[in-house]
Amino acid sequence: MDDSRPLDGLMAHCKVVPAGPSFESALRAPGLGIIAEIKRRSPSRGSMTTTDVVPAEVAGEYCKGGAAAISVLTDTPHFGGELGDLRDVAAVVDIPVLRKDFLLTERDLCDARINGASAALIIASAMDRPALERLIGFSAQIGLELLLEVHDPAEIAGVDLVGLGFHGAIGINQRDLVTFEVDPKRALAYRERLSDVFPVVAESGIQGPADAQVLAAGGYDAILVGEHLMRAGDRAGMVRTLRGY
Ligand SMILES: O=P(O)(O)OC[C@@H](O)[C@@H](O)c1c[nH]c2ccccc12
Repeated sequence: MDDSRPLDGLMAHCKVVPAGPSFESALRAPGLGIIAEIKRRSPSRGSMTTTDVVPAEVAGEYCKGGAAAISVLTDTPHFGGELGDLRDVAAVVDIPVLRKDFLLTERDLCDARINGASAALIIASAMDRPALERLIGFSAQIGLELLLEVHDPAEIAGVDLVGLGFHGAIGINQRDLVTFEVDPKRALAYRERLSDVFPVVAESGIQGPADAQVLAAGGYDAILVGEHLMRAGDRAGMVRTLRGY
């Protein structure tokens, strides 16, 4: 999309929007943090529900269950979400909200911040190293934290996160973004090669308390769960179950 909105105007807008609660701090709290995701459908798994999803309602259920943070898919073509979903959720919850999308530019990050996100997803393999470092530095400037997603820790080897002013968490995605295949052992296999400076998050394919237990014991601070929670009859209860594994 051609986006010619002046960046300085967007940055000025960011400055007047109060920052949300810290994503990084929420994930540092004792116990396994649950990042509960709101997603209508996905390219690999189709529709998650038979009824319409009202993001603010689902967010309320996740909060009731004690989620540490809420992830909102705002991508329309693949996931059926929109920026308005992020706004709706941020307006009704007092825990950090993550904007989940294929974000590539400074303007995308400003949109996340302006629409109520505490943090935004950045996928390391989606950009070259200079772009990645630039976006990390930029996020720090606008007071937006990041979930920095890798498929393999080598993708961020040598990136000076602290020096760039990074705040947020490192995520390992167990789902291959090209084949959509989930490798349920991936997070555990790579844990020791991930940072101990920032919270670490295991993402994708988590299907219940047994998975949560293994990931917590394997050194993860948090898990990001979409489909399993969206499909649960009692979403608050399922968040609670995952926390208590
Ligand atoms: O529904 P699952 O299997 O619990 O997975 C959630 C989450 O990991 C997935 O939505 C995701 C991980 N990384 C992404 C990048 C873009 C879009 C979506 C994603």
